[in-house]
Amino acid sequence: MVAIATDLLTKVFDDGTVAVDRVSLEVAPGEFLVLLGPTGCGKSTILRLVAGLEVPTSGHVLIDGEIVDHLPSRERRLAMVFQDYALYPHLTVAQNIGFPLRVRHETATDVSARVGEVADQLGITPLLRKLPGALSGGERQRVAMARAIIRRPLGFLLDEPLSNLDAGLRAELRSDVAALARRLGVTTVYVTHDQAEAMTMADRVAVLRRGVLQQVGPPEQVYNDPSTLFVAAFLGTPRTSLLEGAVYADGDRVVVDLGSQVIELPADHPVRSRHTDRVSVALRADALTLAPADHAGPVLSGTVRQVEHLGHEALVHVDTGALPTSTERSRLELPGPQAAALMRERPRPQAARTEYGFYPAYDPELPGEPPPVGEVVVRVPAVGLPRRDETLRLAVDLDRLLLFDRVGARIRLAGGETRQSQV
Ligand SMILES: Nc1ncnc2c1ncn2[C@@H]1O[C@H](COP(=O)(O)OP(=O)(O)OP(=O)(O)O)[C@@H](O)[C@H]1O
Repeated sequence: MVAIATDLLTKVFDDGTVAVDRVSLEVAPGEFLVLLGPTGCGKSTILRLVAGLEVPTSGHVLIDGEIVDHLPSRERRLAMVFQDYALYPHLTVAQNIGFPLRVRHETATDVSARVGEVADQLGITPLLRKLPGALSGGERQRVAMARAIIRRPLGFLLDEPLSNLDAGLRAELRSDVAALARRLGVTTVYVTHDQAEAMTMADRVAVLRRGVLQQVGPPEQVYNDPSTLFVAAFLGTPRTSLLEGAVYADGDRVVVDLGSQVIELPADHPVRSRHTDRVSVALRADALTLAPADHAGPVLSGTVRQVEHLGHEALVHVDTGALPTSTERSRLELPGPQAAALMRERPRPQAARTEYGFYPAYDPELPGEPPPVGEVVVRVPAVGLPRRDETLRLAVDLDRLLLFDRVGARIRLAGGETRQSQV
């Protein structure tokens, strides 16, 4: 088992695209690390740099603490599996699996013994005489894994290996692939844009955006305690709701002012030190519940726009009258001075809709667009569902109310942090 690491790894392509921007990551021996992010964020490029298929513009790749920048791909002893599997169509499954050994001129007996061994490990012995064309997607995927492990690699680099499969099979193979990597004890870097895949498979998840590493941690930590607005927005099903707000602290009141309404916070809430700060509020469905009539804590109210039936429960989309925050406004991936300049450029609040006068109206940023809808989503049991246009009061779980500053960095509240980490 080896550790795989990158140190300030950067890749700028000839056309000027900064695909990977100073990424430093450490994957412990035997660890299953998932690189997660939207399309084009640089996941595959990082994998290719680690594999030695691309040359870094700057920074290093390390295997077991040794810089391997000078080593050609084949000497890094890392096995890569791509989403298209790249099986040779005219070779049988057995020949495909044994191929990496045959090119190293190992004897036919050795190759055959080892093919039998890995086919057994992956439960594909009955397929050995078939051609890839006669296999299902899941079977092809297993053959590709078998071919990857036959050389006893020190690490696995898997690039969306399940993306060509249907949803049911993906879910099944997810656990197979993770279990296989763990059984073999092979250090694995797994690339996906699918948050469910990342959450179920990973020991740790590394979230990337535009080539910049946003956060690394165990799945539940990254989900519950996101460092950036982008991470909060990217992880969450249904989609995390993002609203514009401003903090107002007045005597014994502390509120987050959303313009259309305020979220009342306890008077001693640590955010009171942020008086007048503009914030982005991230609310996942699990932060909200239907408020009982006698509910005394913080609430959001709004009008039902849509009810999505999911069988045992429903998702209710509620228009709060607030303004949505776009993750595009999270500028954290920009270097410091640029982010600061953007903050200065952003318009001051123009109009006050509440008595507090700090309503962040960004209308100048939205010329000609229809008014955006500040929607939140709440899960409700499938009985007695609310109707469209009905007004709902939603209880806000303060432990799950996530606040971000103007550049999208999490506002970590002294004293409030314990609340977050208990979630
Ligand atoms: N050879 C290349 N020349 C120029 N730009 C490239 C090249 N390869 C990738 N890019 C760009 O680098 C960025 C990162 O690409 P990369 O393939 O690593 O993203 P990704 O996160 O793996 O995306 P996906 O999930 O769609 O595979 C993208 O903007 C892409 O267009």
